Amino acid sequence: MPLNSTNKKIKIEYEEENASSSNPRGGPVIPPMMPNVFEDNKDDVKPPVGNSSSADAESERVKSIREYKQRIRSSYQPMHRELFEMNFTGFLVPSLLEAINESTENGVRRIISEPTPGLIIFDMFKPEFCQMLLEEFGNFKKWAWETKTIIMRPNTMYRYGAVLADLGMETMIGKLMKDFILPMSTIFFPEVGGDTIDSYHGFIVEYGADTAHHLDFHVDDSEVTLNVCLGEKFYGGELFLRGVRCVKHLNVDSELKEIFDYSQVPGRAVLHRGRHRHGALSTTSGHRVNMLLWCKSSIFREMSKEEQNSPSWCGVCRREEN
Ligand SMILES: O=C(O)CCC(=O)C(=O)O
Ligand SMILES: [Fe+2]
Repeated sequence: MPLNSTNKKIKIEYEEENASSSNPRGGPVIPPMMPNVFEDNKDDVKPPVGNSSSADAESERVKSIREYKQRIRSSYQPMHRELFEMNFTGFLVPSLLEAINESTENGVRRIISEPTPGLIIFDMFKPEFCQMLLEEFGNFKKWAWETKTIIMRPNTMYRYGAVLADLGMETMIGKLMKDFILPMSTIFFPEVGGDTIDSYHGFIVEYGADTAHHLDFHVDDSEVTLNVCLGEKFYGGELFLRGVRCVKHLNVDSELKEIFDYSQVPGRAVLHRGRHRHGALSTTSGHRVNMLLWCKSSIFREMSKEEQNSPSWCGVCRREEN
């Protein structure tokens, strides 16, 4: 448990401006020896703003994103076409479907647990869905390898993963967000714009011996984050949480009651504020793959520009008020 991680300067994780062979029976879904198909680390490669070469680099980048998407659209053959349409009863566990259909706050509260304030946990995906998405990701990596395509990273901190919209899953994920995540974030996180979520960035991340082991301490570029473990078999990989902070207090140490480590379970989702500081401990063996949705509210962002000084949701501001 890296308590000392709270002493490190925290990173703010940004969406990459990407805008953008599996074996179903036995054996790992993601081939452990898959050659590297992910982008190189490109931290600090951005030229200074205002420099003429920065405009050139930007237009090169936009061009390569366009080509990347075009190449996927024209040549990627999905393995599970049924993943591209949201089939609620086929994908989601009955308890979640019932709670959302009931349309009451009590119904939703019955299926969640909140082991530490602001961490909402509930069962979400059926094992069949997790398996299909893992296989689709494996298939996508295989295609990238065969076509010599470099998979674009999902965010600035992490390169082992893929953006779900790039695979063609934006409609399915959009429906999931609107019908399931929005009702929940409306109940649990209205004070950070959880009730006005209007866009999302969805992606897959992968950890294991041949990829990354852990994810550094950070906050997300989101108002509310949904994080669902898809599998497979692994040890470690706990999500560590260290309190919610506004910009001013981002690096203020955690109190004991803000420290919580959550052991990830396939099919189970966690929902938390984007400003809830967190990271992932080392996946010490096996492979772990998670699906993330960074949910955003343009209204909340607009209003935050004239932000009141002490938002109620920041652990330090709340302490200072009392
Ligand atoms: O690996 C995890 O479970 C955490 C991922 C995460 O925090 C993120 O991608 O923002
Ligand atoms: Fe995160």
